[in-house]
Amino acid sequence: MALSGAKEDAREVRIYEYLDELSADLADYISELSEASVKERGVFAIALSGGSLISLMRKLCEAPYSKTVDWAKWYIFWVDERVVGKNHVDSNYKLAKDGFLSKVPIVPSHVHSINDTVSAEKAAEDYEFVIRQLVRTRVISVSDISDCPKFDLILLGMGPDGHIASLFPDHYILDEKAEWVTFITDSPEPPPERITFTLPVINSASNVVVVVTGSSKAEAAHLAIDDVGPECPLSSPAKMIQPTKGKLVWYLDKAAASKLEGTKYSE
Ligand SMILES: O=C1O[C@H](COP(=O)(O)O)[C@@H](O)[C@H](O)[C@H]1O
Repeated sequence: MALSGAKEDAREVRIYEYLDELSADLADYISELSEASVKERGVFAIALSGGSLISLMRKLCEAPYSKTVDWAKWYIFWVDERVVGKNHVDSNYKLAKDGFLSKVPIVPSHVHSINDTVSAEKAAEDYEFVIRQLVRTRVISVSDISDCPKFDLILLGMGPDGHIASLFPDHYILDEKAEWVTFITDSPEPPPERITFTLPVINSASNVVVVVTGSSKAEAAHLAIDDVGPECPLSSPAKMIQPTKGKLVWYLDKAAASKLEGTKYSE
């Protein structure tokens, strides 16, 4: 059984005892968002992260979603990517391809991976160019309060240090406001070279979902979700996810939610 609660600023936090249950509800929610977006705009522009998220999306590849989702209308992007070859074990593209994209009928030309043959700086520049073209043709919508792209859904994971995408605590790119896609060459976690959406782009999305599991992330989830004030020891990138107009939903398992204030899990 899941426990669901709306925090004071309309974020929603959904907590699950079992990963299978989390995965099933996540698939259901993504398919609902896809249906709504296809109905409204004719397309669904979704940006994926890497890490544990992909295996938690597994139920989307199964019935009924394998048949009911309008896969032909999906356009796939990456919120962040490691600057390695597409067949490299660290590639977020490879992870998504093996665990998700190869199992559903998404149109290959709708899959927008990064240019893996150039430097991190150039890959970020190229990726932003691709996104700008697709904003122009309205495959990706545009925010009505900034010039940022407005993805229909951005899916994030969170590391035990509170990092999301490749935005790490106390890193100067957290302050990046001008670029849509930026790069780092000094990631605290390997591989060092990565490209990432910036916070303004993440916060312009229509929907943001953060999926977090495991007790190693409980403290970071508490710092990101609860009102901790000056207790917060580091800048928490996850706490900076504050969609301007969009909806934010956290999907947590019981272990990741174990340090949340005022959230008592009940059967
Ligand atoms: O390095 C990364 O880490 C985060 C979190 O990964 P997880 O395995 O702890 O869920 C991931 O969301 C991001 O895309 C990835 O590049």
